Amino acid sequence: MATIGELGEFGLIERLTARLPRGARVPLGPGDDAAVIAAPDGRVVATTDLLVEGRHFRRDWSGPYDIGRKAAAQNLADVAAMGARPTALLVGFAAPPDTGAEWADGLYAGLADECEAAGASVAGGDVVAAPEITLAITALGDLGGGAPLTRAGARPGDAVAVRGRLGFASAGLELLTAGRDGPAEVIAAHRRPEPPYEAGPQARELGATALLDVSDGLLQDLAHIAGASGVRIDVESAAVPVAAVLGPDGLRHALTGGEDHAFAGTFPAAAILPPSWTRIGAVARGTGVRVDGRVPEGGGWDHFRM
Ligand SMILES: Nc1ncnc2c1ncn2[C@@H]1O[C@H](COP(=O)(O)OP(=O)(O)O)[C@@H](O)[C@H]1O
Ligand SMILES: Cc1ncc(C[n+]2csc(CCOP(=O)(O)OP(=O)(O)O)c2C)c(N)n1
Ligand SMILES: [Mg+2]
Ligand SMILES: [Mg+2]
Ligand SMILES: [Mg+2]
Repeated sequence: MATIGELGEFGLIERLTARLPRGARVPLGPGDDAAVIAAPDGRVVATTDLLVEGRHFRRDWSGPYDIGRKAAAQNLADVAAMGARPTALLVGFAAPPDTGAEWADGLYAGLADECEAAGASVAGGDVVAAPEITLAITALGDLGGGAPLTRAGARPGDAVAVRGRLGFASAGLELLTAGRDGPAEVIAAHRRPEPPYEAGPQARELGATALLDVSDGLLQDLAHIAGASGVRIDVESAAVPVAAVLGPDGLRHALTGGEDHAFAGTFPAAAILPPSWTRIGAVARGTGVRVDGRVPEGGGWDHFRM
């Protein structure tokens, strides 16, 4: 079995890109100095997230396919969180030369499948040798002529609602960290988030005033909406969906765990939300986030404070 070092830079690129499906939104994909992405809206949503081995994933916890799915999902969810539809990914891939070519194949199969789930494709990237695996991914998206859903539009009186899983990836990470066995569903959620991408454009149609994806923890991420909008967000803990499979610490996982890439937004109080959205609180005058009237103790991911 070949390593990527044996394939060489251009052999690796050829191998990885030959297997990528051709994207409908990408008239010119990998192979030239740059890709060309269709932008019918005239504006492009652009976002980038880095994933570093040991920080975002471990190769002894996750296989290459799931790491690819997760890396794509983390970026595609940010596009959806603007109320947009993802169109393309650009993938910076750094890896040690002794990485198996099949590992890289698995990674790219995961990237391609997650893109497909979101309506996007891999349009290009870069490969370099490095001591650890790092993925630097840029995702692009299309607003379809609508206004971007920012973090800054929440108004006092709005309802706060979420769509997607909360606390699953966090509960899974805790089990893996402790070396304990637990529900397969929860461990799988750490390895492979399943963001409901449709929630982005849907939230815009429902009249959302602000939206984001929950990457670092629900309360910490809601605080970004509160800060950007100049409002206070009041969360009612009893209304937060806590799956029984999360165990006795389910509420903590749901409030402070990240990486499920659920969507949290604010909507006019009178908005009629479909059952996929759960109301968990309301927007008020003031600052910060409160849970059941109290300032929460913290929790949530900070890369430089772990
Ligand atoms: N190194 C950087 N240079 C410029 N902008 C950055 C940098 N890091 C983060 N940002 C910007 O700060 C904002 C918040 O980043 P982040 O918390 O990572 O958002 P998210 O959780 O949605 O990925 C984003 O708009 C991002 O583009
Ligand atoms: C090995 C490992 N340790 C810890 C974590 C937990 N973790 C890493 S990054 C992160 C937060 C989300 O990632 P970030 O880079 O902050 O993405 P962004 O908020 O920019 O979307 C969490 C909860 C993990 N996924 N894997
Ligand atoms: Mg980010
Ligand atoms: Mg985000
Ligand atoms: Mg973060």
